[in-house]
Amino acid sequence: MATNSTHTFKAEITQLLDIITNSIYTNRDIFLRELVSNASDAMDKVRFLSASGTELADAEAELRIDITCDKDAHVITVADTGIGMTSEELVENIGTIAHSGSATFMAEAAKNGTKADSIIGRFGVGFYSVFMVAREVSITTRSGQPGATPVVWTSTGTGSYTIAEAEGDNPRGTTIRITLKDEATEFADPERLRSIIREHSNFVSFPIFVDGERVNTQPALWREPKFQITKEQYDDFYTFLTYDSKAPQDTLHIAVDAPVQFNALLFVPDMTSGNFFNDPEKYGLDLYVRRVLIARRHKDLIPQYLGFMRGVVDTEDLPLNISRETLQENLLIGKIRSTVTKQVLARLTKLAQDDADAYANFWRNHHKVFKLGYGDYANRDAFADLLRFNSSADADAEGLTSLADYVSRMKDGQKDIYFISGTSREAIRLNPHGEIFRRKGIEVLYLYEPIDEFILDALRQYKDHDLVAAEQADMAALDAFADAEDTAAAPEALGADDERTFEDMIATMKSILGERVEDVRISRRLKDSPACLVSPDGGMSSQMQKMLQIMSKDTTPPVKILEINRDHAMARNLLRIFKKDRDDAFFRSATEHILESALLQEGYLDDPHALVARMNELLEKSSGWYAEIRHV
Ligand SMILES: Nc1ncnc2c1ncn2[C@@H]1O[C@H](COP(=O)(O)OP(=O)(O)OP(=O)(O)O)[C@@H](O)[C@H]1O
Repeated sequence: MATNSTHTFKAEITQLLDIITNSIYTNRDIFLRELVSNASDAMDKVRFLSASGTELADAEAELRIDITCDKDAHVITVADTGIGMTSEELVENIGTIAHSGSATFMAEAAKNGTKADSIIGRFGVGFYSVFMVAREVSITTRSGQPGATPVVWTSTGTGSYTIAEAEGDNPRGTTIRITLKDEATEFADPERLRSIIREHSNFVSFPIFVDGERVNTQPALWREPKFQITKEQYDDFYTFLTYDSKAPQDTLHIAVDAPVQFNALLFVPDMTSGNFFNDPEKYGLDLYVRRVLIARRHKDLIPQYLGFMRGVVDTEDLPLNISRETLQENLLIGKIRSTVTKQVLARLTKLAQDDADAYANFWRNHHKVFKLGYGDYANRDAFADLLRFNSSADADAEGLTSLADYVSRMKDGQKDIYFISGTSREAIRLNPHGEIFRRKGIEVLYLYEPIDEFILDALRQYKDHDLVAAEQADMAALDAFADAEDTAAAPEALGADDERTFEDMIATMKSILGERVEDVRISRRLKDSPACLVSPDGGMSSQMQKMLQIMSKDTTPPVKILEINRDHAMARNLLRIFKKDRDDAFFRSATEHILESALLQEGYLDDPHALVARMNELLEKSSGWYAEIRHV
């Protein structure tokens, strides 16, 4: 690459710089955290490459960060002995915006407009955050590749930057020289810089010096004996790791010797602060081998459903020179992952037993991710015990019930655990399939999220109890329970003749509806509703069927069994009409209407025109009858 060249920033960087330079900040300190973390990453790369035998320039150089400040000139420098950059890498790394934080940051900033300054602290926008305080920045850097030419990058953060060959014999590494803006000269103060480092960068694993004085003192906390560590140290380390200003909800520090040796320090973030940013796709734990960072957010160390956990794993059992690509196939990683999984589940189980409120808080924070665990067959029992649902036994939609709670409240002789899906508690209460359970006083779990049915379908059983959709419950088994509700209002039973005619009426309804129904039959489950649809025996629940239909983009209504409530006033009136004239037009029209209403209720009615036309016609007639009765 030609030296002494001027380049313009890519459009998205100009946009990012605009946001950074034009916001008013409450927390400019974090620019130093970003520079120190880049320096530390650059030295991690050196440690990693030299461990794997790569030849590097200045192989003997001590890995350290040196910060100096010149109070009078308003200049700060941050120097590291890391991997450095070639001029191509400078353009590539500092000129483009490939890294994680900034893209998300910009999306959030665009959403939140002027509140950019409050999210800047949460994300960190890498190197560019230096322009919160800098009037001008120069990066003098020499790559670790033997024989690389040292280069200088300079910019005022407005539109362009220049790259030139550096003068003098620069050692490997990078020095960033910041000329402070007038309103940021307060940072040219060694005490201020020390206190920022203690707050944000105390756990960096390389020594940091400010004007020659060592500042960070924390060891690799996860390697220390538990009893020596205070809660404050744990919380500080968590903040260092996540940038979350709120303490974690739980901390798990483990030391394992078999089947694989590792230490892990793991945290459950408390997301209620709103400060915690979690990208569900970017989960994982940081992997160290003998205190050397091998990979950040390594996904193979933890299953996705525990992906809300943050933390580090450090093992002695892997070779330091393991390549990042072959990590995936490594058996030891698999063993660490299964041990970590078991330990986290055991910890959550203990939390649920010891402190229901704290567990409820965990559940509200992380249930969306946690529910993905239904495919973890090896830990199915622990997973099932940690699930929570809302239930008919809860006072409101906020209540949480475990499967064990449900079982403890089962009626004598009740074998199955029942559930109903719906978008809300109100919607579920209007579902006709719930009526018999209310009447019998049998508890039903309320499933509000589509994934819930997949979970229960995958589990099939809890202890010895089948998990059964309410609509597929065995009616004979339910009938065996006495009614809990007052049934005094039940209408008179039909006489033998009427019973027979009712059977005929049902058969006629079946012939009117033809192939749109599998069958029409008298319901044993309904009390308040006139009719409902039921899946034929062995079929899947209607919610599951609907989800599969959505996935396959199929909109044909399913062919189901239509159940009629023989005790409902509407059925009794239809019987009167049917007795008088089996071909009555109103009866035929009502039959159509009953099916369409039931389909509508289940969310299957694609074309409501016929239903609306029929309703209008009926209203026209009934308003006439009503007016006559009222003598108006
Ligand atoms: N001191 C340094 N030594 C060597 N390379 C550096 C240094 N500082 C920055 N870089 C390079 O520039 C890239 C961009 O840095 P920047 O801080 O903008 O983002 P990042 O560190 O990759 O991402 P994030 O801030 O999300 O961790 C780094 O990935 C690294 O390759």
